[in-house]
Amino acid sequence: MAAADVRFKLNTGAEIPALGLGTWQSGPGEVANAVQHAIKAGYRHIDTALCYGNEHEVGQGIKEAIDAGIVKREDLFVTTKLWCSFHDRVEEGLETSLKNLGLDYLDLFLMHWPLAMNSKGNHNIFPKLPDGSRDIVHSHSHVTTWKSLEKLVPSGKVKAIGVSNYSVQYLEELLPQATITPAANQIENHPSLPQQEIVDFCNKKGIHITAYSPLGSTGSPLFTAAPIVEVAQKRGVTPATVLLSWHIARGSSVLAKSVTPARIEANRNDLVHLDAEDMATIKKYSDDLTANKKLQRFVFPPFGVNFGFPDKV
Ligand SMILES: NC(=O)C1=CN([C@@H]2O[C@H](COP(=O)(O)OP(=O)(O)OC[C@H]3O[C@@H](n4cnc5c(N)ncnc54)[C@H](OP(=O)(O)O)[C@@H]3O)[C@@H](O)[C@H]2O)C=CC1
Ligand SMILES: O=C[C@H](O)[C@@H](O)[C@@H](O)[C@H](O)C(=O)O
Repeated sequence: MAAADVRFKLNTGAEIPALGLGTWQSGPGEVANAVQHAIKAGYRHIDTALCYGNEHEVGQGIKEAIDAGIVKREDLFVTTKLWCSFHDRVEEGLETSLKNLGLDYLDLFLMHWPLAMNSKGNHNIFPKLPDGSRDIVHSHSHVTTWKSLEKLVPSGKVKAIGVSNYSVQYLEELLPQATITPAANQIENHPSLPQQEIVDFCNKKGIHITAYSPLGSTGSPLFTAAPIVEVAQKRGVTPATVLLSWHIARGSSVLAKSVTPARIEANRNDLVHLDAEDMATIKKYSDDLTANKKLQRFVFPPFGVNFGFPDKV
């Protein structure tokens, strides 16, 4: 099977395609085309979020692909995320996303970050306090939000629920109180931030890992990391191929964002199976960064909250 066609099983029994199209910072006027192009190129997994402000256009891209007869809705795996200012109105968050996307169900609905922002604050998405800091409701527990997410499942409007940006510490708080084990934990993950402890913990608990920012996010800074270049040269592939394929070898799905048609195609078509020697080269790079405290986390919004990430404490 081609690496691009690999699927992983979730704890619900459903399958998640190994490669998904990311859409964070995919702007208006470009993301519908990106989504449609990706589906035409064989992608079956699309990732978005309410706070990206582009669900409407993502939905348009999906609709165009379905109307053109390229896929049926049931062939696609669509993920979106509950934003922080919706933790005390979870059903409204879901209904808003479904309406934006023009869909009647999601394959996966994630809690975007395990903290609540003020739903009655001075902005619907990014409420702030007078001092400019984020308006966070520290008294609201992420476990309460999870309980509300669990209540959505019987409606059939969410085929699976999961979390994002969860550390081991947060999962240890959540799991004893959860009736439904999260199907997935979407985390920043790449050789410069391997997060082995959370990957191992989730594997043990049957929680699938989806990796975000696999290229190092905006501008793909990880393309120049020496061991990645070394493996790419040895294999005669691009650094993007190495960075994306690494996750599939680890049993994770991976999200690559692009609005550039040639890159969208390349990211899917060039995926390869990395062998043990390639994985060992990359592991040594990750281990050295860990030992020297040089791990790189590219996505760390100014919430001012301790998420229990070992590289941030
Ligand atoms: N749950 C969460 O909190 C988060 C989730 N995510 C999800 O993960 C997705 C991926 O992460 P993201 O942070 O966007 O970053 P990525 O690591 O996917 O990198 C995206 C950048 O790489 C460029 N790029 C993509 N493919 C290639 C290529 N083949 N050659 C050269 N450049 C390339 C893109 O440019 P261009 O588009 O111009 O082609 C863009 O600048 C997000 O879009 C989002 O869906 C991301 C962050 C946080
Ligand atoms: O999914 C991507 C990221 O988590 C993104 O949603 C956040 O970084 C957000 O822009 C924020 O500023 O809090």
